[in-house]
Amino acid sequence: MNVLDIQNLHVAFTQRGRVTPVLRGIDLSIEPGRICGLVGESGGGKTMVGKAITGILPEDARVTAGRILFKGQNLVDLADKERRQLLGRSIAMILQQPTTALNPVLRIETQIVEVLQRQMGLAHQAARARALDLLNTVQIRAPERVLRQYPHELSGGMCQRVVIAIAFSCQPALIVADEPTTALDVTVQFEILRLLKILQRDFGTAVLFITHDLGVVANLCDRVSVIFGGRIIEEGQTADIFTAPKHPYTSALMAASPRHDQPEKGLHPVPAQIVGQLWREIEDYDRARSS
Ligand SMILES: Nc1ncnc2c1ncn2[C@@H]1O[C@H](COP(=O)(O)OP(=O)(O)OP(=O)(O)O)[C@@H](O)[C@H]1O
Repeated sequence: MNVLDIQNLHVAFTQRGRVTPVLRGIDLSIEPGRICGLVGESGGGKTMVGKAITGILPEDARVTAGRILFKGQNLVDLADKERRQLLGRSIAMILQQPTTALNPVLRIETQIVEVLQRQMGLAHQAARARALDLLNTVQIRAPERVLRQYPHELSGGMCQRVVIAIAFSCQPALIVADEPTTALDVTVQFEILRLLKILQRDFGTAVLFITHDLGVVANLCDRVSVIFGGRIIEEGQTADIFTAPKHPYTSALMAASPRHDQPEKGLHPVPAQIVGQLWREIEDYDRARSS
């Protein structure tokens, strides 16, 4: 069974009585232990997919149709209490800004130990020992010292390692990682991605990796879904999509991405005709749904 099966997911904002669709019939599946990339330009709806899965949509946004099946259980129908139990324990999230994921006024020790006590039912001593193990696992040197520190005393990369330690602490079946390295220096980005890959393989965790960076997708993901205007434009094995993209938007997105290995190739923005054609199709789709 797939860990995640998103079926025909629609999400819309309602603001001053006006309904604006942002996700339009998303289908997306992830098998156990696989990494699926969700890639696209800014505003395509990547973050909304992650927020819909983890139940943290903005107040004025809601799921208007479709299902989000986590191991067969529809998350859309879950009561808040059940959802909270599932989150953290079975589904974890890693966000772009590690500093916002951590509580600035609590020591790292308190933050990790609390999660382990609440989610895993560990006693304080056992939770502290496990926290040390976890910091070792995410390759933090001097973990005893880090446990005593506050987030502002750590670098961005160190904070993201702590967030990753917390995300993996309950051995979740699924991690939603939304641009987890975008806010970090390039060298740190590489180390964090390497770490994520090692941990997800060792823990057998499925990952939905949200990014605008096709280079990262090529290195990390088993499958990839390309999103535009809240619709999945193309989906497939990463190698197939990179060698033989079927949709002109996917080809254009690749041409628009910086190639670190071939800088001489230069950048070619996604042509306006392709974007215009996609928006016309989306308008037709919205009209057909509302009639
Ligand atoms: N709070 C909000 N109120 C109204 N519209 C919103 C809100 N947040 C996001 N949107 C709209 O939802 C759409 C999808 O946004 P989303 O953040 O999911 O895109 P994204 O692909 O993650 O882009 P980025 O890479 O810039 O984060 C966009 O059109 C955006 O303007």
